[in-house]
Amino acid sequence: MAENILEISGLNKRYGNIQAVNDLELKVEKGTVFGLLGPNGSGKSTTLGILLGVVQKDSGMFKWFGEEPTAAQRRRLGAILESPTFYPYLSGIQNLKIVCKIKKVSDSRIMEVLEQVGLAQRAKSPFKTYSLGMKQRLAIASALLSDPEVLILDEPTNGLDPQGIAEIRELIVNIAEQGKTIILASHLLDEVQKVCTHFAVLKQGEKIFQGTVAESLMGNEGVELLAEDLETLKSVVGSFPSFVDMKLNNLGRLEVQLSNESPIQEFHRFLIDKGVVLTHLAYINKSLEKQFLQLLSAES
Ligand SMILES: Nc1ncnc2c1ncn2[C@@H]1O[C@H](COP(=O)(O)OP(=O)(O)OP(=O)(O)O)[C@@H](O)[C@H]1O
Repeated sequence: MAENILEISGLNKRYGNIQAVNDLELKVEKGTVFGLLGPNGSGKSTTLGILLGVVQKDSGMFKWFGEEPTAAQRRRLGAILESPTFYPYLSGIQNLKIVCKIKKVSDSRIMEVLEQVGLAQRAKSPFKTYSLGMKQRLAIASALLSDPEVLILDEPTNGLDPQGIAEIRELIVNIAEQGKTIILASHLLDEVQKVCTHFAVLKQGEKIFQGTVAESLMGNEGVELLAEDLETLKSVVGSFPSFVDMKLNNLGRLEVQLSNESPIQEFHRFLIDKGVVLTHLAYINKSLEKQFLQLLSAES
């Protein structure tokens, strides 16, 4: 059975009349990229703060590596909760040397972590010459200095341009492939879908879903079709026994929902038998977004 690196049970935190974390139960397996997904104010940062010992919990418990939290265990965790401040005129190496002094960790891994985040070539350039993505990569490098087993990131792509976002997502996947467990908070479904293996959805401090990304994306949500004669296509599609619904999308293609019992080949054969020649046929992939919105609205 997979080893749990983190177990949270009955965790609570209240700020005045706001229940920021509400009876939270969560397990994170070793080697996963775990996404804590939820809208703004759903308690993600508070939860990470408690797990890192910077926010006091009201009640409940959590275990890192199967044990009650201790200072020694915390050294096995690397985290970026807020963007660290780096000196603009100092290089990547010089900035990391300062981080090592503050964190009281050896500076022997500086080049290794710069290599790991793809900054080795720019190690000697001043921080102020870095792109947004490079600045965030340096932040991640600083969290990796102590060679932690778990890397914890709060909204790692916040404020980045598309290029920076792509760089950071790729880096997170690379770090995970090197065997580290990653826990990241994000309000971006797309991010969780692209980067995480497992995720939990929080709403007003409560966990309303936990599962794997792969299972959540399994299957499809119908097919997208186009034929030269759209009106004939619509009428033939509507007469297929497992037809459920259809609508024209913004690309002028027909999105068709079928009930699960018919394989797509059967549907295709039916169209051919009825003399419909398709110019386009594609699956509509499931997205987490739709499910996330359904989850949030179902719970309210
Ligand atoms: N120090 C604090 N004092 C008072 N209320 C707080 C404090 N920190 C968080 N909260 C409140 O607790 C709730 C959860 O906030 P939290 O920052 O944990 O959510 P989040 O999911 O991380 O949201 P965001 O993505 O906006 O950071 C919010 O309603 C927030 O306003």
